[in-house]
Amino acid sequence: MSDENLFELKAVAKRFKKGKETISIFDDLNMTIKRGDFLAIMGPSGSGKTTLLNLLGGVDQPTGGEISFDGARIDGLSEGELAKWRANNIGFIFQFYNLMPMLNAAKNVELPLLLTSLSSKQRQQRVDTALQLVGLADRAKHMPSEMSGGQLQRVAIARAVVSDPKLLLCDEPTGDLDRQTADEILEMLQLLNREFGKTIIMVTHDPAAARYASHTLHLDKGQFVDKEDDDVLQEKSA
Ligand SMILES: Nc1ncnc2c1ncn2[C@@H]1O[C@H](COP(=O)(O)OP(=O)(O)OP(=O)(O)O)[C@@H](O)[C@H]1O
Repeated sequence: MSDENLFELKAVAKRFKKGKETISIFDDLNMTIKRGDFLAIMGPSGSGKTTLLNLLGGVDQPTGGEISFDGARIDGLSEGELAKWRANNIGFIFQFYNLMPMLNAAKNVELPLLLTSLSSKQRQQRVDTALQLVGLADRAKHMPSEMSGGQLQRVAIARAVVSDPKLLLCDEPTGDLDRQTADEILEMLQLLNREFGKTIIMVTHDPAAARYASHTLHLDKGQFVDKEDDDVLQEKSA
């Protein structure tokens, strides 16, 4: 595997069993994702975008094929190994923020650090830095119910970067926001990509959001398809 590739997917298959029926989402998916990339993934509803993000994030396992991250296979890791791998390498950002409603902003951001061996003081420093980065240092004690959608997403971004992961996986990160707030969030993601070297993979329905990425891949029925004007890096399956 080339050093510049963060992810390599070879002949990945994903099938779900529903009663006697087997639903095949991916049959033979091949792709590479370069280190430092900001990749948007678009495609119609049901095309497999979230399923792909779950496979990349080690939330779900492929039925067949290989997924390598940073040169090491992650398919076939046990649940415990995968949880550890996720905690060390991935920050997740969701459409509806997924914050804990009974914890203030700082406590939400601290959550991923509770799985580490950092001391309380070290955790506090990391949380302060992450909240500063997203411009919410003055809202540390605010509860989620006291914040706007844009602020909630910024807290979620602080939580995603607080453990300094290589990769950010974003599922419709601006789907719940107005255009101006969406643009602010996308500019923040771009900054994390360009200035902090985070590799970002973002699923979106919004072509305006995809324009913030370095390039876009289009999924359709479990396959990458060519669209004009795209800087396409996929290795299409036969
Ligand atoms: N756990 C599951 N069991 C059975 N089928 C599933 C499961 N998860 C996803 N699917 C099916 O896989 C297909 C792809 O789903 P996925 O959520 O990845 O699509 P998507 O492109 O993200 O769609 P959307 O844009 O609507 O979120 C859908 O047909 C869905 O019903």
